[in-house]
Amino acid sequence: MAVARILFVLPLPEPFDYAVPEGMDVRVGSYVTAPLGQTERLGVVWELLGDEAVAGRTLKPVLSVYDVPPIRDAMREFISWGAKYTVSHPGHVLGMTLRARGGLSPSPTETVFHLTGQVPGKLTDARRRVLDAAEEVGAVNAATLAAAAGVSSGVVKGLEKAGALRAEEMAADLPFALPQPDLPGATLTGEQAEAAEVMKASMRTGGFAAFLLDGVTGSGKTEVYFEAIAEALRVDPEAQILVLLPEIALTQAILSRFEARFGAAPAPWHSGLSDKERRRTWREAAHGRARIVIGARSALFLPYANLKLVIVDEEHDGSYKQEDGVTYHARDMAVMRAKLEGAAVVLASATPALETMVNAEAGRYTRLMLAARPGASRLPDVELVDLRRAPPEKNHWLSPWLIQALKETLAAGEQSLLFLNRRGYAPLVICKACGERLKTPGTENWLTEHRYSGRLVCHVTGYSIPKPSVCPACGAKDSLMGVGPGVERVAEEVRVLMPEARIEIFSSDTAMGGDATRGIIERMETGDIDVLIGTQIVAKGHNFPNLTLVGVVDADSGMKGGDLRAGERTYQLLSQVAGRAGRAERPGRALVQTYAPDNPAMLALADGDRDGFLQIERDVRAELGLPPFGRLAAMIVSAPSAEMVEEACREISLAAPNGAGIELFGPAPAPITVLRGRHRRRFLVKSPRNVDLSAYMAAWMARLKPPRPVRISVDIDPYSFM
Ligand SMILES: Nc1ncnc2c1ncn2[C@@H]1O[C@H](COP(=O)(O)OP(=O)(O)OP(=O)(O)O)[C@@H](O)[C@H]1O
Ligand SMILES: [Zn+2]
Repeated sequence: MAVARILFVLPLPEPFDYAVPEGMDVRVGSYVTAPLGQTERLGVVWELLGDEAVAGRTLKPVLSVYDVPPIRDAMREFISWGAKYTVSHPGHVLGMTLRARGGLSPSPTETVFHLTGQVPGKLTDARRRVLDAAEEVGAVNAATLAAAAGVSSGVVKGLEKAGALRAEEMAADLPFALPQPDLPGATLTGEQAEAAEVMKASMRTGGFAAFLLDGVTGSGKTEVYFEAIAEALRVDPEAQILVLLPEIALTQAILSRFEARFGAAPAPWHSGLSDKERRRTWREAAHGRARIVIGARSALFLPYANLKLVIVDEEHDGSYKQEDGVTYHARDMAVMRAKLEGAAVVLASATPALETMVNAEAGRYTRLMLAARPGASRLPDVELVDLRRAPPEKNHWLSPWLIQALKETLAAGEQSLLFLNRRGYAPLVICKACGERLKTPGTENWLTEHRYSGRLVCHVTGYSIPKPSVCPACGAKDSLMGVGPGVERVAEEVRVLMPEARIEIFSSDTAMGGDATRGIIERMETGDIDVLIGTQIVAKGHNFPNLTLVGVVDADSGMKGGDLRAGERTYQLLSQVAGRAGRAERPGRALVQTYAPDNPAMLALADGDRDGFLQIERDVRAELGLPPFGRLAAMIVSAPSAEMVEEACREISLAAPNGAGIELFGPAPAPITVLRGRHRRRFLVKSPRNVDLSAYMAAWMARLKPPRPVRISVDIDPYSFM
């Protein structure tokens, strides 16, 4: 009788041993259930030992095995490595790969209805509508068909009795259509073809390879990696390809582009999926039947059966960093996963992260360059608007130069985009009578005024109240005043300046849900919007041919807060936004409003000198020993009260191990000092590159026995800090 070491989806330090009953087909990597305590738990066989391992022990038996291909060795290694690297329990990381348990079982079936072609004797209006709907939507279940026809499901049943519809049992989750690599793609330009050829050659050779696809905005990076995907499928028709995108860029537009190129919609994976869609993608990926999966960062943890290529689009994007629970950076993890799977990985960006550039320069990634936009399209001219010299009027936010440009663009019948990364009307509300700044109770977070909904909202915690009519501090009436601009306020300003313009706001408040978003994108495409005012949701992935002016309302807003990547991130975001302009025949321009026109990030934007800017950033970080030239880790401590968290921090400080080259800072208040009622502090640890900082943090954690309400978590290579 063999022994299975089972890793459970629980925060346990190691696997447990179980007996494999005779005749049960259990392999390394099998998904199984086994008894743990009083319950039956899901786990994965991490190791199989021979009969001798039983050696007189009484072991509980494995209860059942799922009919899903076992997790591959590469994936098990990935989980183990990921747990070590992020200083988490392997069971916790395993749990991240099992976010759709319904996918472990075959698809449930449902009854669907087909037209028989027979016309029922009695053809009421309701019946006719159902038959018309069935013609249009095809074979679906009774509820869906009835909803499509706007009748009760009784009508559908009646038509079945009358012989006009025929019932059939079918899988509820259908497989994904197979992509066809040989449909025609774009005719590539010389430099595009060259870049594509290097990646295609690598697909033919097979094995691990890493590429940086470094191309200016609109240079055709997507078209180029399409060719790498097509080649992967030609070489191995069962190859699986993972395309990672920042969640915000996962729009219908990009899905449609995949569908147009490969004749089949890719399998999606993101936070907006229903349970049914989620289990379908999980199951099809695990069985190797979903060939192209396009998803947000967590798609990296799907159990692919035959992964050959991973694309990380917009690889510099900050949203690849997962900040909750197991903190990881999906770009770095994607490279590791590809290495373990023997697959190729392509990091694509117009503004690669400094880390990635350094890796490319060190020869760890092959750099492929796209310097130009294809055809007549060229990069927009970027001009800085020095707000010290051309300030807006009091309580206004647009400088005369930008207003002039907006009016010219409107007169030319072209579109403008105003970018301001602040939702709502005003980011701060103060009382004119007593000076009170309205905050979320128990925190230092300001409340943002939203006129659209009439509420004050905390963008950190989600706390929200209707806007009060009296000041909560002094009781003065009508004394509350919004300070500073949000997109709603800028829209108000533009409406007054250009009453004839058609203006819309594009932010997560106005475009919740796919329909509203699609509506705005369509109206931009059809020219029904003259001025679009948006948050970072507009920055990525959109192609609006008639958009020729981009105005950045407050280029300095992202520079505050002492974050080591603030300059880099500002540069990336603003060049991304500017890159929305002039994507078709008409040339575009971008006006960037700033009070700091001498800041290196602003100068580089104006000169289009990305590499010069990165060089400056690089020198600063090398000098200070910051990533990627040194390592950072954070330890975040939280507790229900400030006293308790401070007491815990004293103990934690004392327990910190000594290590060569290790520098310890803190405890300091975490960037979000109070979150969901918990007070937070953080330690920051810095080490030289050659130190295994994960191991150091794990050793430190192992010495800590905090009292129950205190929580401690580790963030390797943190991205947000004071
Ligand atoms: N060789 C080509 N022939 C015709 N059209 C092309 C070609 N290359 C790119 N395009 C078109 O140019 C536009 C920009 O291309 P694409 O979206 O691939 O660029 P990108 O570099 O991925 O852009 P971004 O930096 O905004 O992500 C798209 O509409 C695309 O279809
Ligand atoms: Zn007051």
